[in-house]
Amino acid sequence: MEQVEGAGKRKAPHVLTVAGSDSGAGAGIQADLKACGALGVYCSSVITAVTAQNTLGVQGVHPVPVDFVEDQLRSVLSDMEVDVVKTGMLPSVDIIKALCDKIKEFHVKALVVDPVMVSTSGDVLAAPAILDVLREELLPMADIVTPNLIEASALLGGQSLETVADMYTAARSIHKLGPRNVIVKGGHLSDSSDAVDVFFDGEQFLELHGQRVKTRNTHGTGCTLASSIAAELAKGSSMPQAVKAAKNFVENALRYSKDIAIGAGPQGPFDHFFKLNDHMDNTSEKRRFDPNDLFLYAVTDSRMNKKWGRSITEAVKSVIEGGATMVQLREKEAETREFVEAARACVEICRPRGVPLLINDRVDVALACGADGVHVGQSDMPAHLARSLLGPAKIIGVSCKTPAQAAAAFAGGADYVGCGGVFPTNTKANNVTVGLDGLRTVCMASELPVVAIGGIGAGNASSVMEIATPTLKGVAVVSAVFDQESIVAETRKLKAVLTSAVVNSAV
Ligand SMILES: Cc1ncc(COP(=O)(O)OP(=O)(O)O)c(N)n1
Ligand SMILES: Cc1ncsc1CCOP(=O)(O)O
Ligand SMILES: [Mg+2]
Repeated sequence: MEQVEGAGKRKAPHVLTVAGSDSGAGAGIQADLKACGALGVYCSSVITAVTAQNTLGVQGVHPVPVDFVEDQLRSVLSDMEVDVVKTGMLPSVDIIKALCDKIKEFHVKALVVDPVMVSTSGDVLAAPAILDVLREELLPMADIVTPNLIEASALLGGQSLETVADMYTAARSIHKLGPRNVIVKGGHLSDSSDAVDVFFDGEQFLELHGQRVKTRNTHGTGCTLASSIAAELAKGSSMPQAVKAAKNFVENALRYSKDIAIGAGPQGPFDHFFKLNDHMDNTSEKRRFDPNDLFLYAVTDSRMNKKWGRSITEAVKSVIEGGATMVQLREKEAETREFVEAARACVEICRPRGVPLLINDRVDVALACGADGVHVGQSDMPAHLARSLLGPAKIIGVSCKTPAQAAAAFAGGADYVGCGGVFPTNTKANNVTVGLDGLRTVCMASELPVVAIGGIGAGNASSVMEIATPTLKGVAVVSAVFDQESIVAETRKLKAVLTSAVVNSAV
């Protein structure tokens, strides 16, 4: 934010949205307000029409009289130092003309035009009669126009657009109408897993690829993309930066909201405040970490998976089928991108099965894939920093060999301690063993629940559990479950040993 006159005053980046109200709040003005809010930008609103709509479609449209649209525009633009104007539903020629006049009268840094014509439900929101004035008056003033394939086709007189090559042609043709930049959105293109948009600045094309999120909750994506571009421009981004950030924001919001259930119709809204809500989950009634989940904690190893010819997802599925209560991805050799993709796939496996998934060492990967937390060692990121990056809801485990380390983990906001190597292991090089005595010492001193690790399997798990201090909650294992022909069978065997050890120490 820029400093403005007077000590301590800052100018807030400001987007004005000129669009229709969606009573269901998935699209239109409501989507724009939410997107800008989520991106840290102030958003004022001029309402051009009031619509009655929900997840089934549009039940009614009530345009606001042009004089009153003008009044709203004047009120905001004359007083509030708008940086960027973003337009959505503009239901009449007169409203478009009034808007053009006001933009000429009051200076703004940029104009983002989302040429809304038909809702995602297929309902008409602006008559074809607006096309001429849109093309001739508004688009030449625009810094960017953001049509989807249907809108691009309408702007080009009904030209059919079916391929990415067509999108290039359309972007070039629309650019000739006068906007400085064009992004043709390929959302309607096909069922491919890639969501491709084509950006053109008059000289260069940019293909923007994203992952198509499979969800019914896509109502308002067009409005959100355009208002997010406006928000990023208001914050000072360049156009390509703004477009990329906006696409990223929409994709993340869709991914976060894909299972939200609102309304009975075919198209639901999504949650623009996913970042905020991710943190709010932490403070909700739900318990975020159950120490009993440490009971049979399976830690993956890519070399073992390679040796046995399995993918990480197959290994994770099998270990959960065998009864693992928590999973950690410990992929020391994976490249970041490969790790994030594998971790996302594992989140999809673990979450519906109610098994927490943690990432070894990599706080960034945990954030990127939406894992339940991280496990860090004494030479990894300190717990307090991991906590400040991950927020209160995520699970953080810390490796500790001594009571002092366990006390520091507690002070740093960790949730559990991983203590070991208890026994010698081939899985981790140069790991000093603490033995059962060292484990007992840490367990006695620790304020946090403890999981034992290192050289543990069905043959010696009882001796570990027999320590029987209240803080010892289970064992973490790698080779005992993953360096095995049958992950399911070996996990079941270990679980049976652990269960009877607990039962025996209780009697
Ligand atoms: C449950 C659990 N405990 C300890 C470790 C070891 O973590 P760290 O000390 O960071 O060593 P690396 O696993 O990173 O080699 C663990 N991964 N899990
Ligand atoms: C990651 C780690 N940290 C301490 S020992 C160890 C390896 C445990 O592997 P295994 O269960 O195969 O002995
Ligand atoms: Mg580590």
